[in-house]
Amino acid sequence: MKTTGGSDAAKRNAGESAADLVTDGMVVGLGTGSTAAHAIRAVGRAVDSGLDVRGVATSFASRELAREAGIPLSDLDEVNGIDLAIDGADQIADGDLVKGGGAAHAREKIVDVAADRFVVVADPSKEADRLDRAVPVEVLPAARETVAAAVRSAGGDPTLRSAERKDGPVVTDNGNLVLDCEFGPIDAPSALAATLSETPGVVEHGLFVGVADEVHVGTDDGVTVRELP
Ligand SMILES: O=C[C@H](O)[C@H](O)[C@H](O)COP(=O)(O)O
Repeated sequence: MKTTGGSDAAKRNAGESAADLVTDGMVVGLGTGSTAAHAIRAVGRAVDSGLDVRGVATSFASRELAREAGIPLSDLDEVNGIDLAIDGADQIADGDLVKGGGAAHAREKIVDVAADRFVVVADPSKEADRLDRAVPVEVLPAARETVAAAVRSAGGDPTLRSAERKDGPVVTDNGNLVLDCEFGPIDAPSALAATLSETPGVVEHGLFVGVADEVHVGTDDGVTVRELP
């Protein structure tokens, strides 16, 4: 699994702290990325020890990992709601997030928003005063140019994400493309999120505004838990 940012120990402390919130009978949203992976492995170990849960994966990668970890899985349309979702982030400011570094943000947003409680797991490198990371925007392939033009009109600079290990672009789990859109510091995340959501051809963007309930930031020595208003 691709890793970014801080140390693996910090990510593990965050992931394991969030996994401790999982209790018997829960349906758990399983996020994507190197930090959420630690939570998935910890839930898997708890399942091994007798915990009775079902997982809903947010990507092909998280489903594979959860299978390996022995977590029973269901699709989102087979469960009656999600009790808790645990997911990583590429950047966090004032509780708002940029996600989608692994191009999984469309399914992540469905699961994270559906959850009664959404816990973000991160290392300190993800924290910022203001969001300023490029915003990943998943687009229908046919809408790549029209969405890029709309992003430019909104003051952004879109770049088609290309794959590292094959010629050509990244194709998401949903068969779409990703435009990484630089907007510089984002002063009004809600307004930008609304603009992107309203653009025809946008499947989903990586701004998660006002969605998270709690942030677990791991360090090499421990974890800080912050509840969000
Ligand atoms: O598409 C990927 C996701 O939004 C990840 O949750 C995000 O990129 C954070 O991943 P990591 O924990 O590896 O930094």
